[in-house]
Formats: sequence, structure tokens, C-alpha cells
Amino acid sequence: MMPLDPKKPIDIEEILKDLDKYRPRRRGWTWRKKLPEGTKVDRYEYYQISEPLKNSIPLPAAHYFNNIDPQPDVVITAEIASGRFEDDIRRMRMAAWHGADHIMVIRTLGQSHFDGLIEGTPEGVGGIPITRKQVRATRKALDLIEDEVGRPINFHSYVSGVAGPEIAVLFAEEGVNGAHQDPQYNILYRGVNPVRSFVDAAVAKKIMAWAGMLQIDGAHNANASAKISWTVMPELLVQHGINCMFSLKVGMPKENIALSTVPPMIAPTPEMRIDLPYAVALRELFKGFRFRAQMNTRYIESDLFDATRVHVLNAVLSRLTSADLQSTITPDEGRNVPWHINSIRGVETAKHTLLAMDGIQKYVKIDREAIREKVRELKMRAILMLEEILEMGGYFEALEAGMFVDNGYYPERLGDGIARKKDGEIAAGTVVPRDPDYMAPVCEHFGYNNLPEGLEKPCDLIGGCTFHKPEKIQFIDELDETDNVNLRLQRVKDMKARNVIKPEVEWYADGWIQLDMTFSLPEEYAEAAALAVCERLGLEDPTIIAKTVLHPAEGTYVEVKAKVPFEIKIDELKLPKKPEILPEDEIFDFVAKRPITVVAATVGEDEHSVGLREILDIKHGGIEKYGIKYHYLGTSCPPEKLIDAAIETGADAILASMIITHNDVHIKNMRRLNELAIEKGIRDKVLIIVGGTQITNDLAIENGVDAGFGRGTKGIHVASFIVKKLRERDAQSSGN
Ligand SMILES: Cc1ncc(COP(=O)(O)O)c(/C=N/CC[C@H](N)C(=O)O)c1O
Repeated sequence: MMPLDPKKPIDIEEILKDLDKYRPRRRGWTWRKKLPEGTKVDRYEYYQISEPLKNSIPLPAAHYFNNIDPQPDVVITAEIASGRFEDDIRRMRMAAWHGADHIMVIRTLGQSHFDGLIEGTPEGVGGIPITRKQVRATRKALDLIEDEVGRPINFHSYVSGVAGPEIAVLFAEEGVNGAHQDPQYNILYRGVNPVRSFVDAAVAKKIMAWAGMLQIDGAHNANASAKISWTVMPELLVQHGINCMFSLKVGMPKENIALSTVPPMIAPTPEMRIDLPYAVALRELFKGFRFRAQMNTRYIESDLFDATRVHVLNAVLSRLTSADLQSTITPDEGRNVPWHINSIRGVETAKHTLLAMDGIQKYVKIDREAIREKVRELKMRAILMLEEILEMGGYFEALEAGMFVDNGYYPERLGDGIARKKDGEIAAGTVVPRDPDYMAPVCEHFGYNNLPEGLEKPCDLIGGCTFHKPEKIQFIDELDETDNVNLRLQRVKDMKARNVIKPEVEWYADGWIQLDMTFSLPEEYAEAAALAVCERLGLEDPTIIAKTVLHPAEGTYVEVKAKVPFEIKIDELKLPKKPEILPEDEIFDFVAKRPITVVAATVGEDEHSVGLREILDIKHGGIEKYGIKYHYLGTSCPPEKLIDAAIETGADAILASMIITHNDVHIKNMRRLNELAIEKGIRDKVLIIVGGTQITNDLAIENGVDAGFGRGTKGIHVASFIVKKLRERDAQSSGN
């Protein structure tokens, strides 16, 4: 396979070619390569970072710091599952560039109840149908993506449900690197028979151990299922304990057993004072295991900003205690299946917070004395709960009694736990005890197996099993000619052939957009008005996805998603002209022969100076670097003063910064500068150049000045323009 070209979309059809011959390049989990404490990146010291990426997109503010993109030491998860793996792959590439190295794929709704493997590439609902072809294509794509970013990427999904062992074998054969596996999840949340769940879990865990897969448990689901989630804190410790000990007994190495730990609470409660002792208790009890920090999904709402604050605080808690993985359950899990942008926002939030808190424990220590009592209490409640489970006759009996996910803060009981019958539920009575002479000639097979003596490995009896002879794996391409990736790709190919595009949120050109608007109306009217706006705009399927009451009567903010009914013709698009850049030597030579002076200020009542200083000062590569002299008149400078200064200094150019655009004050100032220069008779002698985050060149020229520079402008852009214009003017005047 050709390496990916950062300037080209990944070619899904290329990925699908020869999929039957693809073999994963490795098995098992990969941790980030940590760098020594005190490693410097640019001029900054870090204590918790790992090796940098070859290709990446840094945080928004990185351009102020030479575009550095340090990578935290913690694995960062992007959870991706649109139902179409071909679009998930594109999003995995986006997430990898933003710093995710753990790609977690939710499965299609109800796959836990499929009692076998499914094949091909059907479209999923709420997640992706895990099939061999989909897993293989995704792992093959991740090979290319990890080469492109320069860091191994862990591919992860879920081993649960009544086909758990089969899924585990599939994952081991296909090089899947991590998976959720916790029999308690099957029982409590998927209603699978308890005995079947634990027997399947033993079989699956042994296979996962052989494949070196990282295991994540399911304790977080108790948090997500509780009425008030702090009440299940003792139970979370118990659930972690049950899965950890069971996994160790089956033979999983401790370093591959990750506890899915969720800080139980959320503001408006004093969440950190509740979550911190819990996080400390957990890490003390389970020292040596891995910690997968997952933000709270129990209380996730459709408010993206609230969800993002939840993510930030979760990552802060990770830094104040410890985490091996930082999950980024996307901010929009509360409102729809995650969209591209929100998967990426989740990764950015984790990376931003982990970097912001780098080495914080050198200055901020948890007062262990102060929380000791709370930590001890949580441990005691969990131990008492375990003791009572023993007194009840063990796990299955406690389960039948509804001991789990009871909303009472143990030992308080409300009696509303999830009860499951030991001999009931889905797949009850399907565990067949092995005969005394049971023998299975396959490797990594948990439990009683009457193998003959002296075998190097069990599968020697049959000339190799699929773990040791992957050529024995049966690859089935498609089973359903009406529901597969080839049909879906046809639509994409057709649009590409016509060179048209639509906006998208999760699938290629799916047509969805998001609008947000505010009305001075109470919420129900505001919602109706938002839908009316969409109707008037001719948008289809408008759906309210979130709202914020700004004031019961004064106003409501509404977010709507809707589909655009039209396509955009790409070749008819007018691309904004990139500012021309002259070679630096040309600028240096011109200025050396023809001195240039400018006057500069932030005009009007505007106090923003940072942007203009970047354009002027040598240390930011400003125009001074090229020998251009400038007179800086500061901020809130009246246009009159700027024009007078230009006259006094005989300036060749005026540089006017305008950040505030409220009520079009920037346009008024542009026009004023032009009028004044004309009145004073200098308009043809002085260039008027304006700049600001909302400025465009078209807008500037429309309003009578010579050029406008927007966000991201550098000194060289402005210097190039001045030199170009003066060269033209000088040529004209010498030519006449
Ligand atoms: C232990 C376990 N096994 C299987 C599944 C999923 O099982 P189905 O494929 O049947 O939905 C889950 C789900 N929780 C993950 C939620 C969140 N997206 C996460 O990142 O943790 C689970 O916790």
C-alpha cells in the first residue's frame, strides 16, 4: 500500500483491495513512548509528555508558540462509530492528526444479542456492525494512518454479549489491540445469563491475554445507570474488584487490565470534593492496574459547552491523580451519534487539559490527611459490600437479590437494584459442562482440555489453528448485496465524478449542517421560530438539538441541525486570494535601496495591540525585520491623528489595526482614513493598509483603502504588499 498523502483523502477502495490477503502488522497494545522529565519543547519544559508526531494538527493557540504540538504521556481515545466504517476511517485519520492514538469503535445497537459473528459491511445503527471485513479494513487503514502521524494507533472495540468468545477470537486474529470485556456488563445491562457471561468471559479473556490486548472493564455503566451516581461509588469499587480478580485468575497480565473509572459527579454539586477522594481510593486499592479515565456520561446533556467542561474537569482529575488512558466520550454523546467535529473537539479537550496540567503535581499536592477519612470510608463501604455478597452465598446469589446498581449508598439499600436470575435471562441453560474426555485441539482455550502429553501447542493436532496459521482464517467478503460498503461508495464516487459536494457531520457529504440562533422569545417560541427560519431557508428535516434559556423572557439560544437540499459545484467556488509573498531577499534589497517608513496604530476606541505588534516587531518576524521603519502611535488612536502623523513623517504607508467590528465601526474607520487622506491631499502618496481578525481584502478595498489583512497574517505578507505597491508607484512616477 502506498503511504498516505496528507494532501489527499484516504482511498477506501484502495483499502478494500486484497483485503482477503491482509495480515495485521502486530498484535497487542502499544503505550506511548514517554520522554524524560524536564524535556524541552521549544522554550518550555515538560514532565509528562511522549514522543512527538510526524504529522499533526496542534492546538488552536500553538501558532503563538512556533506551532509546537507536544503529545501528553497519556493515551488519548477517540470514540468513533457512525455506522459506516468507511467514514469512521476518515474520522480516525482526523482524530489521529489531533493526537488520538486509541480508536474506540462502538458496535451497532444490540450486537451483544447476536449469537454469532456477522460478515460483510452492513451499515450500523448507533455504531458499527463489527464484522471481520470491517475490522480488517479498519486495522489496515490504521496501519497507514499510524505511519502518516508517526505513532502506533490502538484499535479497540467491545467483546461482550452472547458471541463474546467468537468476537474475542476475531479480534485476536485481526490484530485488534484493545477491548471492553466485563461479564458484569453482559449480565446487568444486556440481560445475558450470569453463568454464561462468566464462562464466556473466561474464554474471551484468555484469548485477549494471548493477543496482548488491553482490557477495559464496564464499571462506568453502573455510574451511568444510577439515579444519583455518587451512591454507587462503593459498588464501582466492588465491580472493578470482581472483574480485575477474575481477569487475573484467567491469566490476564495486570498491566493490561484497565479500570474504566468515571468521576461520579458533576456540577452543580461540588463535584471535585466528591470525585477526588473516590479517585484516590480507587488508585490506592488497585495499584498496579491501569486507569482509563472516562468522563461522566450519566449527566451528559445536549449542551456541548457543559459536556466540554465535564471533559476538562475529568482530565484535571486525571492529572491530580493518575491515568494511563484519557477517554474523550464525545461532547455530543448526549445529543446524537458523535459527529466528526465533536470527536475532534473531545481529543483537543483532552490534549489541551493534559498539557495545561503538565507536571502540576510538582506544585499541587493532594492533602492526603484531609481526604483520608473519606477515602477510608469508601474503601470500608466497598469491603463491607463484598463481605455481604459472600454472606449472601456469593456473586450469583447477590445478583439474584438485586444487590447491584441499587441506588442506596451501601450499606443503605433502596431495593431498586438490577436483579438477574442465575438460571434465567438470555442464553440461560446454554453452558454445556465438558465431558471428562473433552478435548479441543485449539490454542488459548480456557478451562478443562484433555490434551495428549508432549504437544508443543494444542493446534499441532490439526496442523495449526487460526492463531498460528492465519491462512486458515475464512474471509467472507459480503453477504448482503443490498447493504454493503460498495453500494455506499457508489454515491460518493458519483458526487466526486460530478465534482460536487455537500456539508457533512458524520458521513461523506451527508448534507447536515448545524445552525445556532438566539431569539428574544421564551424557549418554546424560540424553538418554533428556529424551525421556521430553517423552513424559510429551504432546509430539510430541521431538528432542535440543544437550547439555552438566556432569560425566561429576554431570550433563548437554540441549536438546530438541518439538511441542505442542494449540492455545491466545487469548480464554481471562488477561493479567497492568498496574500502574495515576495522572496525575503527581494524585500531586503528593495528596502536597502529605497527606505520605507510607516505609521501604525490601533484606531478608534480599540485597545487591542497584540496583533499589530506582531506585524511590526522584529521579534515576531514583523516588517521591522526587513528594515522598514515604523512610528507606532499606540491604541485607541483617532484616524485624524494617524493621518497627521503620516504627513509629519512622510510615511509611505499607514497600518491601521481594527479588531472591534461591532456596529461596523471598522468600516467607518476605513472610510474615515480614506476621506481624511483625500482631504489632506496625501491619498496618492500613502498606502492605507488595515488589519484585524474580521478583516478581508475585499472588504478593505470596498471601503476605500488599499489592502486588508485578516487572521493569520504575518509581517512578510504586509512587507510584500508594501514593496510590491511602492515598486509599481516608483516605476510609474519614473516612467512618466
Ligand atoms: C464492558 C462493556 N462491554 C461492552 C460494551 C458495549 O456493548 P455493545 O457492543 O453490546 O453495545 C460496553 C459499553 N460501554 C461503553 C460505553 C462507552 N462508549 C465507553 O467508552 O466505555 C461496555 O462497557
